[in-house]
Amino acid sequence: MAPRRDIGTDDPRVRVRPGRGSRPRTKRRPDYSDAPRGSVTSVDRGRYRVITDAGIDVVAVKAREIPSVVIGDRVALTSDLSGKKDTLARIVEVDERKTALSRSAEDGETTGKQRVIVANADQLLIVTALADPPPRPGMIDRCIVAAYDAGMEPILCLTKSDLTSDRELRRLYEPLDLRICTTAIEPDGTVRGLPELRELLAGHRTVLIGHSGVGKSSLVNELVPSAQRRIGDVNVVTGRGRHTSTSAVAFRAEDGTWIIDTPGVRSFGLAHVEPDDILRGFDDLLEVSADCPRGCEHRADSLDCALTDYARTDERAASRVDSYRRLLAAREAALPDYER
Ligand SMILES: Nc1nc2c(ncn2[C@@H]2O[C@H](COP(=O)(O)OP(=O)(O)OP(=O)(O)O)[C@@H](O)[C@H]2O)c(=O)[nH]1
Ligand SMILES: [Zn+2]
Repeated sequence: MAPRRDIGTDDPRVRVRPGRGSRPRTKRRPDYSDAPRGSVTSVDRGRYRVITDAGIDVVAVKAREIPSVVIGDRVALTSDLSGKKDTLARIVEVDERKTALSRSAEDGETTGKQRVIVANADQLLIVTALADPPPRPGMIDRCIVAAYDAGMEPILCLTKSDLTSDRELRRLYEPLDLRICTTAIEPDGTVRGLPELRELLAGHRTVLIGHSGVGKSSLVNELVPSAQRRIGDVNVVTGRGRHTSTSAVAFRAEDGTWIIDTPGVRSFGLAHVEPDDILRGFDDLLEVSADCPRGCEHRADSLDCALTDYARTDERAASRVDSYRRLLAAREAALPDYER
């Protein structure tokens, strides 16, 4: 793997949250370092589902002093860990997050603020249909940036290749340091490309992101048969996908593989991302930008920006620079990313 893929704690992309150690401790604060631990799989109105490391599915509430718990968080538990009906465990500590995928705050929340939606996932599977609905390269690019910003590895999953060829999109994204898989549901219901996709996800914690209708639920159901996501429902009143909530849910498949679905997530918080941070999503441009003047903001009107010359070399280069600059603009506007 390229050195860029190293997302250990030395990597600047990993935003290490202040750990418990940096907080003032009261003398009476118990030590939970030996308490049983688990991973949060869903969050619903103050109730958290947690799979303990012993493999028991428990429902938990969180202790008042804990500020926030999201899907994927590693937590320490006390109280009842039997997992029996009507029993409650108690989340008493949250481990430092290795990665944090966040979205922009929406109406009713503080504008411009970030909300972490998934913790500790290491991959972002960007699910895009090749047709019906047509792909949106701008959205794919924003997802790539969000992944790098979160400290996650992006993977592009191109669905519905039975409808049209994946050649064009592969041509656009293959030069990037990005893995791509293509899938199609065959007339007999089997999914072409599934073994390759499984291989990419095996042993990882992967967040799936994609517009309504791209075939995300169909994939989740294949990957985790017990998930039983409903397929193809569109809300007739709003004309939008059936998903109205923004709550994600994690499914655990074999051997430590986690699939985290994010229904209704429409935007990533990119407002805090700097021009050079965004370049991480664009290997080719990162290299070219070495020739830029110091502090270059890489805009179309930036003096002597090397990207401008590069864009003139060929069509693909032009579209890469274009995508990158579109991202710069998208980051500045406060509109939800997915609406563009
Ligand atoms: N032709 C074709 N259709 C597909 C493929 N995958 C999914 N579909 C169809 O596309 C529609 C949407 O699929 P879903 O799996 O519900 O898509 P989704 O992304 O989960 O959409 P929401 O459920 O609205 O979030 C359904 O009618 C599927 O049968 C594919 O590979 N080829
Ligand atoms: Zn520049």
